[in-house]
Amino acid sequence: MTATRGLEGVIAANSAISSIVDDVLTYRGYNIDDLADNASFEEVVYLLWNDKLPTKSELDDLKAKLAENAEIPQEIIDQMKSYPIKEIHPMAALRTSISALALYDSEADNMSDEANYEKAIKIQAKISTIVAAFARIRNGQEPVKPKKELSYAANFLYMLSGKEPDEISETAFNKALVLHADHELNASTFTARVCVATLSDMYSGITGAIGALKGPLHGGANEQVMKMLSDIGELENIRPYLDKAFANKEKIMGFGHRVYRKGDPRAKHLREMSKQLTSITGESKWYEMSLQIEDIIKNEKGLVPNVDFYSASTYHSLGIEHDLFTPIFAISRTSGWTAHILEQYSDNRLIRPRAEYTGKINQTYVPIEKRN
Ligand SMILES: CC(=O)SCCNC(=O)CCNC(=O)[C@H](O)C(C)(C)COP(=O)(O)OP(=O)(O)OC[C@H]1O[C@@H](n2cnc3c(N)ncnc32)[C@H](O)[C@@H]1OP(=O)(O)O
Ligand SMILES: O=C([O-])CC(=O)C(=O)O
Repeated sequence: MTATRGLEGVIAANSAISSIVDDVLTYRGYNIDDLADNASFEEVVYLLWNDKLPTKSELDDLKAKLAENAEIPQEIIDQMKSYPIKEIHPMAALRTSISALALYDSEADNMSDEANYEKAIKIQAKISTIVAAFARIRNGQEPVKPKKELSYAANFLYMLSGKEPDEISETAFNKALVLHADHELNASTFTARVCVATLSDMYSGITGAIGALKGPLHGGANEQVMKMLSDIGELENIRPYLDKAFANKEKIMGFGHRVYRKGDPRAKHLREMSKQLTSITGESKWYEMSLQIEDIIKNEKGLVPNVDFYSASTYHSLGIEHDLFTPIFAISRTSGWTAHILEQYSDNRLIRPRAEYTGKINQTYVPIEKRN
């Protein structure tokens, strides 16, 4: 047996949820371009969970259930207030709060199909409320209760700022949620599947997935992209900044991908949104800088942007604090994580690969007083 570093190219599961073939991404057979241009996030959630687009009444029913379940227990809010709020990253807070949510769900360990589907609804409904509540509490504001009549996208922006978003912001945010919803066997989804394949509960799987998404090689890259843009500051600083990064062999956040070669099909939608939104806010420089960076990295390193690159300037233009970018990714990806968890449960086998042992052999125990 030989190990493949990072499991590159290894097929580790059968899945009928999303596919990446020749740089084309589909959810349940629907091209991401089609969904990004036409679908609401709620429709995509339904699609991922049910393997079909909803009828009008099925969609209304899902929207009603998401709205009914959007409030979070007061205990979760009180607990957040007790976190060392100024020092912690919102992804750490989210990881803890999602785990804590299980304590207030009497069905957390009910493993029936119905109970697990209901849990997917509950977690999807509550995760955006948790992220928004944390963001407000750390800024000394009271959480805003969800509004039932708003779309999922509009409701999150409303809970964050206390103001209902304009149509352009709602449409852009909805599209961002659609684009991030699922992505085959990425690191966080794999984490979720490994966790629940022990027949552990859905909250454990999502908690683990949030931990995996947090890292800068995965979902954490979007926040790092905005840090890079802010550090560069102006167009004329791009060249010296990148020269230094190249000389130090630093990774440029938001570029490269394990699976895509020619390009990430989600990036063009986010590029377009970044262009539109930065021009509305009068801060086109973030888009112009991103374009120039893309050009240089492509020509000199042969790398193209992934989903995280243009989502940074897109979210910035929506007035979202930079360390909330990855929690927003988690909000969207919860739809994919839960779909994969349901799929894993439906045909479960423990995931337990082997390691090739590379350590010492034939060691003899030495009593402690004789060791040096
Ligand atoms: C939602 C998502 O998770 S999308 C990915 C988000 N992550 C990032 O944007 C972080 C930056 N990108 C990366 O670190 C990588 O491209 C990853 C993690 C996405 C993919 O990693 P892997 O498939 O393991 O590729 P690996 O890191 O081995 O890179 C292959 C080569 O390309 C180089 N490379 C890859 N990405 C980058 C980058 N962003 N900047 C500079 N060089 C890079 C590596 O240094 C390596 O070069 P070498 O062969 O000379 O050592
Ligand atoms: O698939 C991956 O490795 C990372 C990614 O783009 C995602 O999770 O959206």
